[in-house]
Amino acid sequence: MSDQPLTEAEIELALSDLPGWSHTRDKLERTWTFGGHLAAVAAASAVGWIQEQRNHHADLTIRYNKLTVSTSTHSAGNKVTAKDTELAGTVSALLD
Ligand SMILES: C[C@H](O)[C@H](O)[C@H]1CNC2=NC(N)=NC(=O)C2=N1
Repeated sequence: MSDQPLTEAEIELALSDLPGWSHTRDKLERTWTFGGHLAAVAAASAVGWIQEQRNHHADLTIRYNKLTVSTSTHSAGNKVTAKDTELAGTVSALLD
């Protein structure tokens, strides 16, 4: 998969297929809210397995019952690439 940064138009197009995700500060980001803390921790663990398979690792932040997934591509100068839009779609399919 390409490590080239996506253009703003390409990111907007990708976001139309990624409900709940936003593009802020050169990252794709989405927060999920769960029934409790352990559900958020379990979700983060599942996302971790997906990330290891891809060798592409979003930042995962847990705040009690919320999990925020925030992804950019370091090797593209911390910009959004197809690796991020693909990861976002896969994480959404898992957690929604
Ligand atoms: C060497 C290895 O391919 C890189 O460090 C991988 C690992 N995980 C990564 N994760 C993210 N989010 N961006 C990267 O550029 C990246 N690169």
